[in-house]
Amino acid sequence: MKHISLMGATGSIGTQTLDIIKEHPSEFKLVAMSVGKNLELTRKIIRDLKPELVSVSEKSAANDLKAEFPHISFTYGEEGLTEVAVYHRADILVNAVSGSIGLTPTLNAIREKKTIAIANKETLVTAGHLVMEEAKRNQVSLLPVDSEHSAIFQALQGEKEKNIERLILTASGGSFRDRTREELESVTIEDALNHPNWSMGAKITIDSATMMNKGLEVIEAHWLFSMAYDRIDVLLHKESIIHSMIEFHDSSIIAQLGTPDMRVPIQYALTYPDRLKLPSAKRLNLAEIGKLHFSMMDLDRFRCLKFAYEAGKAGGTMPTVLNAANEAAVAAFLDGKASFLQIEDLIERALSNHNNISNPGLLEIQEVDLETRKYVNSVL
Ligand SMILES: NC(=O)C1=CN([C@@H]2O[C@H](COP(=O)(O)OP(=O)(O)OC[C@H]3O[C@@H](n4cnc5c(N)ncnc54)[C@H](OP(=O)(O)O)[C@@H]3O)[C@@H](O)[C@H]2O)C=CC1
Ligand SMILES: CC(=O)[C@@H](O)[C@H](O)COP(=O)(O)O
Ligand SMILES: [Mn+2]
Repeated sequence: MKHISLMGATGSIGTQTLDIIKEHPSEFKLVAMSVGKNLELTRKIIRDLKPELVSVSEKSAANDLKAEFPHISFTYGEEGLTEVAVYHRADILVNAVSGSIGLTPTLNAIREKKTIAIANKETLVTAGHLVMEEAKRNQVSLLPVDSEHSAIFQALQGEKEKNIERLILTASGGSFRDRTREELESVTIEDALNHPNWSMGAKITIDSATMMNKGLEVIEAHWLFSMAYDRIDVLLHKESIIHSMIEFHDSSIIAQLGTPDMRVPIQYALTYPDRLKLPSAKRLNLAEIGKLHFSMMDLDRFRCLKFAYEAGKAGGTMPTVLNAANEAAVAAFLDGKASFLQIEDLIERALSNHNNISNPGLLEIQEVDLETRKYVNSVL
């Protein structure tokens, strides 16, 4: 029986993690979870799975819930996230919160030697060097949940990292893959939220439409697999059936395939190095699909991907700025305060406004993150 603490339990990855826990009650037990503001779903999860510790965003919500569920411990705010991350009865932390708010709890969980199943890519983008150093120092495993990184991790089993020629991340192209840049001038929030293959949270769905999601994933792959940026390629593959590939020195390519279903990589991270059945997953029928499509990525069409390669290669605090500017710009778009194309303009301005700091510590990262958000909001 593995005991799980889950950050972001009410979100897309969070609820699918709960599905896996419910599907295998003799394998997994939810002991702690964090949520944000969705209290209705929180109440339902508490009734279904009876976690011992729950963190919510607001103090008043924690007090209300305590009155309803007196046998459960409640906490709140950013400290609450860390309390969930380091909960003493948990073996594995599933980090499925959205945004760089996941960084401090992740570092604390690593120090407490928790195995981390990481979906929260912003944490690795904003401070990948700190997370990887801390994981190495504490001999803690970071198990990828993001579908592309899980695919690479699965394809790597039994192989040696030294034999990798390059990583090939696949990209669906997102909601606007068939539109010209001119057509992007008038797109709406609803259009952008309509991802062709995946049902995900709002922020990552917008990232997928701007191609920033793939940019964040390139940086995530750099850290998870210690791979130089010029050996990480992105390939447009609109069906999202091949989740990513590794090309080895001898020219052989190993890919991982499956229907687009995040429960598969989530479950793999929870069962690694073993596997369990997942009867509710739709099996891949390639004969039914018939054809798969691939094309080169156009970095002028998808400027956010170019910014991410540049920020990743520059290192220091540039990826922190990239991530924070993107979080602020996407929030403004979802709030109706910025247009779709303004997202990339705001990120470009924040990057060129920043004086890079090399090898930043946690305090410098946090300061740059905050300053960048303020800068984007002041430009808006
Ligand atoms: N969805 C997917 O298929 C994939 C997601 N990912 C990554 O996984 C992470 C989660 O994505 P996804 O599940 O889609 O996101 P969602 O927006 O669906 O869920 C986010 C979760 O985090 C909580 N949350 C948000 N902000 C805060 C905050 N300030 N304090 C505390 N809790 C907060 C939300 O709580 P509440 O709703 O209660 O307010 C919710 O539980 C992201 O980093 C994303 O990039 C990676 C691959 C695939
Ligand atoms: C499911 C998942 O891992 C997402 O990150 C997905 O990759 C989004 O798809 P695209 O960014 O390729 O559109
Ligand atoms: Mn992904």
